[in-house]
Amino acid sequence: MSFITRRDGTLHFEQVPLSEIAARFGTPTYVYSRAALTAAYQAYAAACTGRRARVQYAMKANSNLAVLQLFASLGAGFDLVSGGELQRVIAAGGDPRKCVFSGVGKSAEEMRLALTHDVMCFNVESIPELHRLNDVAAGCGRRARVSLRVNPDVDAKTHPYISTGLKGNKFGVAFDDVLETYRTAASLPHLDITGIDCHIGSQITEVSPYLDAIDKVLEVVEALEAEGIMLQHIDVGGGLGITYDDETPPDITVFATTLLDHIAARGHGHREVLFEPGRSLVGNAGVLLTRVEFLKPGAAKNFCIVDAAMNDLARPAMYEAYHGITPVVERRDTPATVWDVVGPVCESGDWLGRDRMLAVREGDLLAILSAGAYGFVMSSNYNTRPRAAEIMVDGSTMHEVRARERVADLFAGERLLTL
Ligand SMILES: Cc1ncc(COP(=O)(O)O)c(C=O)c1O
Ligand SMILES: N[C@@H](CCCC[NH3+])C(=O)O
Repeated sequence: MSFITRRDGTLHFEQVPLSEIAARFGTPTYVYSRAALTAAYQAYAAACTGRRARVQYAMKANSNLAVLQLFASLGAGFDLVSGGELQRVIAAGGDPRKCVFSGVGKSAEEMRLALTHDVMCFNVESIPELHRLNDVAAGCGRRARVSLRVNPDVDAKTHPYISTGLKGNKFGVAFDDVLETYRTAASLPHLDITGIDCHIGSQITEVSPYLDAIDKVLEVVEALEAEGIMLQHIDVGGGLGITYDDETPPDITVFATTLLDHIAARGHGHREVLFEPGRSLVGNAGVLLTRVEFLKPGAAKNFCIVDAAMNDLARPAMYEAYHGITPVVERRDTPATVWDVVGPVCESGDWLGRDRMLAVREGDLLAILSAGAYGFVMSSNYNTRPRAAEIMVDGSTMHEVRARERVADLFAGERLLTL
């Protein structure tokens, strides 16, 4: 992570000391590096160069408008899962015609919005969804381009909560029903079949589950072709993992090249391949900056209570996820001790790191690492806590890409009764 360096004991993001960001914008604050975001995108782009392949950034991972604007300027399309996400793409200057619309529960209103903006494709996940989309397209006097999301029943070998390609998951059309579902799609007058899609899970650190899933998808493509249903694109989904702790996921370019080579070797190199990465584009490009409120040593546990909490970063509470935690300014005047780093929220599940060896004192700043993906976007206002600010560092410049919420914003839409 060359964009994060320690100079004279202080952690820097590109050229900016994190302590300066805290002094100017307060804490808790998410900080992203433009250079790191760009490098991750370019790593995918390098594999796609000279091939029929493109990147649809899965914007659920981090949908800040400036992040979307940056990826759009680099040429990305987007993978959306709501009408709200489409409106974000438009607000950020992205092109809806480069978007695929995923998700198991698209409303008629969301479909209408996406059709009006001519999204590239709907990734459809069930027969009732095909019928609804056909009806909505008819009502708008349009045709909808569709791809079916196949559930290939492949074990992605990741956390059960973020595995999506197994029989028991709600996602995709069951493998055994896929051909019949394509036949239904082909019979509906306002749909055009353009592709096939699969997404087997998230934080995947091996290539083999992808190759297994692709083999099953290509089996479907070939069977459809034999019936005269031709597909132009294969969407291999997202899910590539990052290093939070000691994971060793494949390098992005190697990963994407391996998948493209595999598809070409199976005789499908003429089809366009779509990648839908989220975490691997943004996860290691961001940190959550927080300040120590109190140290509370005890007989059973030592608690380091910080001003960020589970409402700011839900991943540890939700998945027992590990995030590295490091002091922003190194201390030599305090011995390192083992601490549980916890937030102020009234839940025992409100922890950010357990059993961390830290030399820390009240008032110190800590950086919670690898927080660029599924960080701010999953934050909430639980305990009436305003959501954090977001800062994009670009060289030696700090851009406030989202101002910290104010408490008054949180209840602005609420109304008192007339008693
Ligand atoms: C359909 C789809 N595509 C892409 C992604 C992005 O996944 P990741 O952030 O793991 O790359 C997700 C989220 O898991 C998803 O549901
Ligand atoms: N939110 C999850 C990943 C889910 C991906 C979306 N399907 C995480 O924080 O790791």
